[in-house]
Amino acid sequence: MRTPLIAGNWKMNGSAALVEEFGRAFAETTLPASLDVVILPPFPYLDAARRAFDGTPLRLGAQTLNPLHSGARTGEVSGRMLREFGVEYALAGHSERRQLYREGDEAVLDRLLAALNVDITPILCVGETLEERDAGRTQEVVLRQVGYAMARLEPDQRERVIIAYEPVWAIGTGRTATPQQAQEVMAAIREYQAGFDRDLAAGLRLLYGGSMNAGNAAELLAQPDIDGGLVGGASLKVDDFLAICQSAG
Ligand SMILES: O=C(CO)COP(=O)(O)O
Repeated sequence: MRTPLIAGNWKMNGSAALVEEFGRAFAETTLPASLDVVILPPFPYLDAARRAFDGTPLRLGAQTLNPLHSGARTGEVSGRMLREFGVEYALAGHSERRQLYREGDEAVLDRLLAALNVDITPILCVGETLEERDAGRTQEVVLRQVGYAMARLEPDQRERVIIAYEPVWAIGTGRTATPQQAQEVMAAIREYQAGFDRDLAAGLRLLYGGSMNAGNAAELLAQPDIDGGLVGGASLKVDDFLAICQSAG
């Protein structure tokens, strides 16, 4: 009932050549019939990616966006601009933005709303640090991040949000959460949402992120509450990313 989604977050990596390589590879591959695949390249590659991915199953996503439509915000990019380049998904609250750019829950909510306002599907990223996990605070932290945003959206907006659980200690470390650890948190997120709206919770798409790769994807994606992946490092290698997509079928 929930369509699986694999999203490749290139972060500040990739090149024009990699965009072309992905376009060629996905034009020639048959993916599982019911699967959404999204690439989130750095902004300068969006236009080339739109052209290279035309006719392939690849959809476009943005790694962040500014809450405003336009204005004096040097260095920033708005949702309206992203929409013009065919962007259909955008991350909000990635832990690198929360930590390095000090985006707190309120800033994350602003970005969720900005995406929704221009018909971009937001992917709300949540996750605990190692310190928080060791202190037994994983669910408290994750559910606070989820709840802060979801509680402030209208019901029809909530239905359009995708949530990615990315334990901070698993990002770029090669240390993946075990399928059981990931499943436990995903189930808690779904149960929390079910406390407000059972139908919404049943349809809510939950992605796992954190050192997902071609070797561990199948087992993670087999968990009942994991509907897809938000892939960093392994989304920069076309063969690995294709293998992850194949295991989501
Ligand atoms: O942060 C991530 C995706 O948004 C995960 O990154 P890695 O897959 O490199 O751990």
